[in-house]
Amino acid sequence: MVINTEDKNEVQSELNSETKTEEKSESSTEEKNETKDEIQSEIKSEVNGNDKSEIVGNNDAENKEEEKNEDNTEKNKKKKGKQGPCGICGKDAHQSCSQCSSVYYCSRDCQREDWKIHKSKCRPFVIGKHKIYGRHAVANRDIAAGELIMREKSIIIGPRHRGAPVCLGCHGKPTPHFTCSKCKYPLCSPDCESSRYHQAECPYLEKAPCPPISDLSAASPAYECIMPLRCLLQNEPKLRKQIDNLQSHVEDIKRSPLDADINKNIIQFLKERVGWSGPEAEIYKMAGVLITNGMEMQHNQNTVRGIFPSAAMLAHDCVPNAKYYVSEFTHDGDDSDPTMYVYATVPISKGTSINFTYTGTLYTTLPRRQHLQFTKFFPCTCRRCSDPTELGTDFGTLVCDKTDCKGYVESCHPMHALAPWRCRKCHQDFDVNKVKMINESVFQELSSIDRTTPKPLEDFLNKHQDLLHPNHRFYHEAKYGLIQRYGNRFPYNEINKSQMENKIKWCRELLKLADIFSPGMSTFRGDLKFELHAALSALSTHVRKFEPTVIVEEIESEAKKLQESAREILEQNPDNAVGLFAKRLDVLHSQIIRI
Ligand SMILES: C[S@@+](CC[C@H](N)C(=O)[O-])C[C@H]1O[C@@H](n2cnc3c(N)ncnc32)[C@H](O)[C@@H]1O
Repeated sequence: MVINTEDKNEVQSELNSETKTEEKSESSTEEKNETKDEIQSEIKSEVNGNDKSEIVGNNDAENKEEEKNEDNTEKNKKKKGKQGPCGICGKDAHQSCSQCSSVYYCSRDCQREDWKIHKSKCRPFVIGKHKIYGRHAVANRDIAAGELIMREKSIIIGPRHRGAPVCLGCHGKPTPHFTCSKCKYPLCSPDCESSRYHQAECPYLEKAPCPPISDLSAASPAYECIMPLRCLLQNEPKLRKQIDNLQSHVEDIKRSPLDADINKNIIQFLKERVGWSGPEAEIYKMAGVLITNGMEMQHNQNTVRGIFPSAAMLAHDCVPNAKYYVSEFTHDGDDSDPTMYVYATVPISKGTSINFTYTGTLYTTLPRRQHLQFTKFFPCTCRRCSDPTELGTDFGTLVCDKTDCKGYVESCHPMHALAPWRCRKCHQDFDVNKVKMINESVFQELSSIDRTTPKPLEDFLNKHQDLLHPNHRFYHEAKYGLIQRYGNRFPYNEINKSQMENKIKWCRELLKLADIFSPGMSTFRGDLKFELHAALSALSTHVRKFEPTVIVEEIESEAKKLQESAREILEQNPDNAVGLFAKRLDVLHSQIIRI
């Protein structure tokens, strides 16, 4: 699950998570999650046993939670449901833990006695085995939209596979002035030489010291071996078992274009230069575990990669029902390992697979499936991927080039990468390579647009009508680029009324799209709601000043509601809860008072 959280300004880059992602009309948060999966009968209660992960809501208000569980257990008693042996004394018991339903108690006393042990295993999901996804997290009770599903610390972090240099001590930005006195890898300060992250690997890296790196912002192959080496050196038995237990896709990697790079910069480097004497298969396994399960995140103002073994059990879906945040800052004061929070974005009913997206929510089907196949080695078969219209959005639909036709062109079989595309009106077929060429050329054009002024992106919206459906991804991408820039790089006191109105219109359009691709309490919806509220606030201020007879109360009331709704979503990110949301509001107000 390498989910790119790097560039919040590019639509493709998150809208997963989040950057990990949402927009449906207000009512959509209540939307029922329809993607109930068929689950094979074998449901194992636990795969990872990650000590570091905690059940939702149990840590801070432990006693409160205990009381709540007890109350619910009392309710369960009345229901007379299933029964089983009491988890403490073995007597027949009719009450189960209200959070996870996986353990029975005959009395409050027994539940209380078990809580200290059970709390670390108590979660609203179990690990099941799916005939397509393999192991995956399955809700073991109904989960409400917005509920925290899990919180866990990474068990390993370090540089990205093909990233720029990071300090091997704290993972911040290294400086040209400090390198480790032994292995010569860049650090940010001499203190980092003895950091707990770097200590074990340094004697190995010393055998093949890092060559001087002139450009600390460019990707360097010298970093590709670091994370596999850190995994190999993990000798704390529980953590090592968790790593070994993860899927690695080694055979797929060996057949993939990634193999040449892995062979050279990881396998051969560790064996021949660093002198790693363990079996080659073990190195491959670690490289594969990292590719299959590694998650990218911001840490110490850098992008790094880490493994969260419980979150690694979440399957992918192109319309996810959960999101995650990795807090960049330490909130619980214990250590500097990043913490991941996984939240339900929509109601998830018992028995449903809990999933997030491993790719860009705003990629179209061809690149989305290609990306998943290339990086995670599976062909996605979700309902969005199997629908040529992408759930009625026409997000990847093109326009027929036959004279006077102007019909819309979609794939005949979206799950076959080589299938032809066909015009709905004249039924002419298009070779998929032609489709790819059109996409590639418009993509290149859009990517290279100068974004330092609004005009080039605004102009793009009036181009290519003869090629792209009006709801095509590229138009949404350009609109999202402008949404993010109006009120930021181009402050509200410097844009005109019609630009504010356009931002409002595009926010509403994107919210409709997000209702479909990223519904509920996704970060994408939270961001769009914030931007819509900001543009409405700017517009009402503008109107009050220049057209004082016009009534703006309705606009202001909508803006207020949107702000609260955005806050509810975005403050789930612990980094926002410590004040980033408030800072965003401050920036907005500082612009509005200058209108
Ligand atoms: C991070 S792992 C998830 C856990 C994994 N299923 C296991 O058994 O360890 C990612 C891998 O799960 C599988 N997977 C996840 N979501 C999938 C999906 N929607 N369709 C098919 N395979 C999926 C793929 O093999 C993918 O490379």
